[in-house]
Amino acid sequence: MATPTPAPSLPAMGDPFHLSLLRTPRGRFRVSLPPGGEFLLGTPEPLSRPGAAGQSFCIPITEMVGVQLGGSGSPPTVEGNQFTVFFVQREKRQRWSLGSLEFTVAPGSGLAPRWVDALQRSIQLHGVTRPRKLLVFVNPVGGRCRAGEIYRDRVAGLFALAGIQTEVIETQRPHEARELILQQDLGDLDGLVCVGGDGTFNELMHALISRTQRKAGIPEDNPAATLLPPRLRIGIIPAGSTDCICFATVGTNDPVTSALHIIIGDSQPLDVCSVHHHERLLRYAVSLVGYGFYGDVVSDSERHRWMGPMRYDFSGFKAVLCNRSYEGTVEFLTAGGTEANPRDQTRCRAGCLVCSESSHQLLGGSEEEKLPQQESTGAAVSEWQREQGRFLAINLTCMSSACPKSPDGLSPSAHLADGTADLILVRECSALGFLRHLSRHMDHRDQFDLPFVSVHRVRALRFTPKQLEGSEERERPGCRGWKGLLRGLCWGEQPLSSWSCDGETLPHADISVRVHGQLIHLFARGIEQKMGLV
Ligand SMILES: Nc1ncnc2c1ncn2[C@@H]1O[C@H](COP(=O)(O)OP(=O)(O)OP(=O)(O)O)[C@@H](O)[C@H]1O
Repeated sequence: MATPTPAPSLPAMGDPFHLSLLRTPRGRFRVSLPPGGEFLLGTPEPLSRPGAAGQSFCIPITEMVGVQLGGSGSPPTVEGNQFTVFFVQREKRQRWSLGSLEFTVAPGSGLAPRWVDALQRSIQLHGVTRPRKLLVFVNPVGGRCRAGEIYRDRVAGLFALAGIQTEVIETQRPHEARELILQQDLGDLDGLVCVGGDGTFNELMHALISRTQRKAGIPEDNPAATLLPPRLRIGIIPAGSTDCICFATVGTNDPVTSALHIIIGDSQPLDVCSVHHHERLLRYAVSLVGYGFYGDVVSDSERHRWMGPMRYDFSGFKAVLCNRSYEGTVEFLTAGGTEANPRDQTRCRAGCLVCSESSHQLLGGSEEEKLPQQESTGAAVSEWQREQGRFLAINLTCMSSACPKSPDGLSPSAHLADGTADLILVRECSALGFLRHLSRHMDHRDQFDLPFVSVHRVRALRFTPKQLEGSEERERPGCRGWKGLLRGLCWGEQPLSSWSCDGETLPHADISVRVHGQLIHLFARGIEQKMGLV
């Protein structure tokens, strides 16, 4: 039997070394690492700074990025009587930056290396979820084609400072990351990092989930299969066009903030949708699975990649003018068993109670097993419902799908990890009506409070376009006048839209979707509530 590695021990209480008088650029401080080693505390030395009380500092060890001998420069100035602590510093609007504090010890005291050693041991002790080795995929063509530069200039140095070992792969073509993840030995890794947009993240996530199922012998093509969560977490360094998944899980699209969440080992569970066409898995998705408007926008925007992120505005504008709707049948399994609903005005934030309560339920078995229990407790029961007709948009999202243009997102009260998704049905309406719905995504008004919009919290979805129901009925004849002209300019008549799935277009219109609660984990913690002073 292997002997367990002893946990790094902390110095005994009363060790004078953990209470030192140290000089910093802000003055002299009584600096201590109290027993337990969870915080580095500093109180101004009263004799040296009269009236300086209140400028104390407290750095949680869990938010310490690293500690090094010498000054804060890179490479550090090797001063035997100096050491520097690097930590997470909160800025405005969910942004984090790298803070640093230089300490100078009394010359000849030998205290600097001892402080460095003690702090590093504390980081090790309290940072068990921190990654030590990461595989980083950089997509050089995502967004404004700046992923390589972003990683090199803003992230690589932070990982090095935190002592994280990295292997960096710049992808040369689509699906390269997928192939590597499926084939390579990932045994010694703690996580994957995606430097790119939602499409790159989706590719990594899909490959990681597939790899886990293949190894466990779970048939992914079976829509009813219970999937196994991968061991590795995924970090997202935003470098795409919209970066909605990063924004909705961190609250900002900033490479440094994301890198710091990775370094301190944050962990955020995420629900994942599996999308099947009959008995074949097409894709996994965490953000938008959309048919109609968003499906058309994404597939059209692919033809205009040269425009960069502007392509979405261009294709969106066209799609609004065309005002196309598509006929079909939507069937959905309502969430049941939960008080929360898409219009309850709550927001999923770090430490969300709805998500943590759901994690107990999610551990409790399959939907079928849970139904009788829900009935006995009087909670709403999951049931299949059906809506038929012409839809301008069918949107399913496992998260708010917020992005900088729509900070509340497609479904502002959606939860990241409650085992459900929000289904938004926009029925055929005028272009003006649809514009009203769209504009409400940007001005905090209720986008669901319109007669042609409905929203449901669901666990599964099926969609069958009218054309694939074997009906003889044809697409309505083209409209005359300016409407018909616009339609001609846009795409001509097309009976089917396509589904877009985390920004990638799917090849089939009749699909089934199932939500898998907390199937993956990100290096994130959800959006933090505004922090008050303690
Ligand atoms: N070297 C490459 N050449 C071409 N395509 C690539 C390459 N590397 C990766 N890809 C593909 O590029 C696609 C799009 O990338 P990504 O989604 O990251 O950027 P984006 O579309 O600009 O951002 P977003 O999805 O946030 O709007 C991904 O599906 C990925 O498979």
